[in-house]
Amino acid sequence: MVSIGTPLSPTATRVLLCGSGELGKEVAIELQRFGCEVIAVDRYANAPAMQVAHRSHVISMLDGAALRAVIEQEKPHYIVPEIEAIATATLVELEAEGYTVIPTARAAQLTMNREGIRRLAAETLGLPTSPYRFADSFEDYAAAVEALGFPCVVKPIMSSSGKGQSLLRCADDVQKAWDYAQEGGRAGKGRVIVEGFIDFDYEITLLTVRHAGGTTFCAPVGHRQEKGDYQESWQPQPMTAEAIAASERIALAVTEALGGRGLFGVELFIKGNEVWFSEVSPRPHDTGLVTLISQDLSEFALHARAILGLPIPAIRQHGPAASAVILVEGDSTQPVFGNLDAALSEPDTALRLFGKPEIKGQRRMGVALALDDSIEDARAKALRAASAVSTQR
Ligand SMILES: Nc1ncnc2c1ncn2[C@@H]1O[C@H](COP(=O)(O)OP(=O)(O)OP(=O)(O)O)[C@@H](O)[C@H]1O
Ligand SMILES: NCC(=O)N[C@@H]1O[C@H](COP(=O)([O-])[O-])[C@@H](O)[C@H]1O
Ligand SMILES: [Mg+2]
Repeated sequence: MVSIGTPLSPTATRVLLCGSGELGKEVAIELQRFGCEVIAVDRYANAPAMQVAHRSHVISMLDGAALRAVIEQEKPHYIVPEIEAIATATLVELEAEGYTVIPTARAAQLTMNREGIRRLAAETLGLPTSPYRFADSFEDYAAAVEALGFPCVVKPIMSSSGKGQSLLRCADDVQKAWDYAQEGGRAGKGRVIVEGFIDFDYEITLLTVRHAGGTTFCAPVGHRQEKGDYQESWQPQPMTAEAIAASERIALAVTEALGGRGLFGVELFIKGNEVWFSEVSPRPHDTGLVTLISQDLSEFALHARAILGLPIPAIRQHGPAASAVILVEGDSTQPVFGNLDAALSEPDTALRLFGKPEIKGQRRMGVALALDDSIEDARAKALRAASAVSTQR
């Protein structure tokens, strides 16, 4: 029997988000709708989820002592990682002391480091992945590139949204890809993964939710990435019955191995009926923002239900849907988004502006969403809405 108390009272169900970006903001809203007490944590003030939480803390989440201090002060019933830059060893300790980490502290730890999840998937579970090697020095890296051949992809073992990632096409790319990987890693210089390039037909995120009643898959989300960062996503991605069955088998194996309750974004590459595992987020996925318009229960609502132990008897998909990101380039602490009336002038469109307090360089500041009669039309409509938004920096 699941029960939820009164926020800001001794009976409150307290949920602490480690990371407060756009994905956490939607999770916070879903938890608020159930009357949970939401505490948002991130490395900077006024992060998106902080703006819709009961209270917030600004700390370096990579600092284990600082993270422990906040958690011991707040005593959350659920600790919900939202980003990959967290002192996950501290989460493992806190879990052993009786705290609940979503989905599990081990899942957060294994997926924070590309080596952990890649070795689990390829070596322990025997799932198909790109060929790969790890390297700590330029010499080992150059040898890895030599062994895997061109084209190949290099990534810092700790990074996300394509930061520090390069596609190497020829020997001329080797040095600059190394230099970029050394700059782009979240926890500074160090180890990289070199992956053989998979020449896929398309890639998907299979949103998979482990909840009190079992495991449920959403319709596959197709997406387009540029330099490792998502630009557009759509649902449902058309797939053969064989490819969808293979995708669900892989997603089931990975999410069972990680355990716990929550929503996972399983990233897969597909060519014909062949499927490769790429990586997995043990939390809502950026490409899954499309579910804000494409499903009755978005990936964020599903995460909230799974966390709280509530049932998910069905997920209703509303037909062809798409999302397109609003990326802004510049330097500002007070950007203004204009032309919004035009952006929302077509039927079956929606917009999220994340409210991020600063732009330095390029940053994802919002997303446009659309429904239409076909994937092509939905994508075109979402792109029209996103590009209609003007920004004054
Ligand atoms: N081995 C590969 N072969 C072909 N394409 C790849 C390979 N690795 C990565 N990519 C491309 O780069 C994209 C980003 O890679 P990946 O998901 O590993 O990066 P990331 O930094 O973890 O991104 P995010 O945090 O947004 O998931 C993939 O979605 C895919 O389009
Ligand atoms: N691919 C991972 C991803 O999309 N993560 C999302 O982006 C935020 C960081 O944004 P920022 O870099 O603009 O602060 C994270 O907090 C999370 O919501
Ligand atoms: Mg990815």
